[in-house]
Amino acid sequence: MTLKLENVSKRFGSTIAIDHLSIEIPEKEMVGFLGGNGAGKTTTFRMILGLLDMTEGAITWNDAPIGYDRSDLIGYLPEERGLYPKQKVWEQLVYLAKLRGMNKRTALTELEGWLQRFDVPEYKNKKVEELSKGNQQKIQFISAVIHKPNLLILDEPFSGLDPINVELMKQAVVDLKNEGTSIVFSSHRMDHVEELCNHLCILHEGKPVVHGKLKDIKRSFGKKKVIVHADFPLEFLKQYAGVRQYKSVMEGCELQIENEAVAEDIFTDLNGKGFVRKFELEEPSLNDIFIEKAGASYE
Ligand SMILES: Nc1ncnc2c1ncn2[C@@H]1O[C@H](COP(=O)(O)OP(=O)(O)OP(=O)(O)O)[C@@H](O)[C@H]1O
Repeated sequence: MTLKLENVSKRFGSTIAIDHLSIEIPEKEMVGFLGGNGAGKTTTFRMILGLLDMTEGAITWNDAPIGYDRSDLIGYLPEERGLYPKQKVWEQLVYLAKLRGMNKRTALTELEGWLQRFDVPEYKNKKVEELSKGNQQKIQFISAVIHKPNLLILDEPFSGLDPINVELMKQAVVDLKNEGTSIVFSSHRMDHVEELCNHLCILHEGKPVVHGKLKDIKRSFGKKKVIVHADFPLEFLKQYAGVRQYKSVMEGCELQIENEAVAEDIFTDLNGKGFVRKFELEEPSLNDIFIEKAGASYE
């Protein structure tokens, strides 16, 4: 069960919102979908959902076209949440579940299971407007997953939640993935993406600038951050060939280097200058990769 986007492009007049995007999301995989403001994430989601026609390319689920008529297959948690404030939680969720082909009894059983899981069984008979924003979000999440979709699109699923509820919802997402759901996960929180996703796609101005397994992406990016703690001045490293950036820290410095070979040279040159308490070549963080590939930071 695979979602495939092949050479998908979307133009709005003269604006190219998506430029030849190809990604594949197999079952039991969660793909982190990243990009700065206006990179094209929502446009991509709307095309997968069939709410927006693509200009060219193909989007398929198990090699068959996917779209609006397959809403039973897809769950979507949009960034702009939208529940009816005056309606009771159960009325609203049963209504939405029915639109996706469920009957009332199964929908109620599923709903009760989810409310138990989120530790809020008493919300079933409350109106949405009576719930806090974070708790409304739990209800919206349930509305995206109640029909057990094969493909789940989550746009900033944890925003507005307190740390305990973030953990609760993270676990729910991981369980859905392990049960076989393919998940597209968009977030500005790099730590969440790094923790949950083993695949990654970074969009920049509509183009996929990074795409693949997180492990492979990190390996090919190389280690470009060096931390040195020493009992002697390290300022000479500011002018060192291959050092892109020098940052002074309490016990020494942090360096951005061009490639791993520069770290080897520095290590050799530090020898004999005094006591080096720490020398570390760090794995790149997702934020480092994002800055290099998309030219900006989320943090
Ligand atoms: N209906 C539309 N008409 C014209 N241009 C549009 C339309 N929808 C999106 N765009 C343009 O397409 C580009 C991608 O927008 P999109 O909303 O997909 O970005 P995004 O990655 O979701 O951004 P954000 O993180 O800010 O939500 C932007 O340049 C945007 O202005």
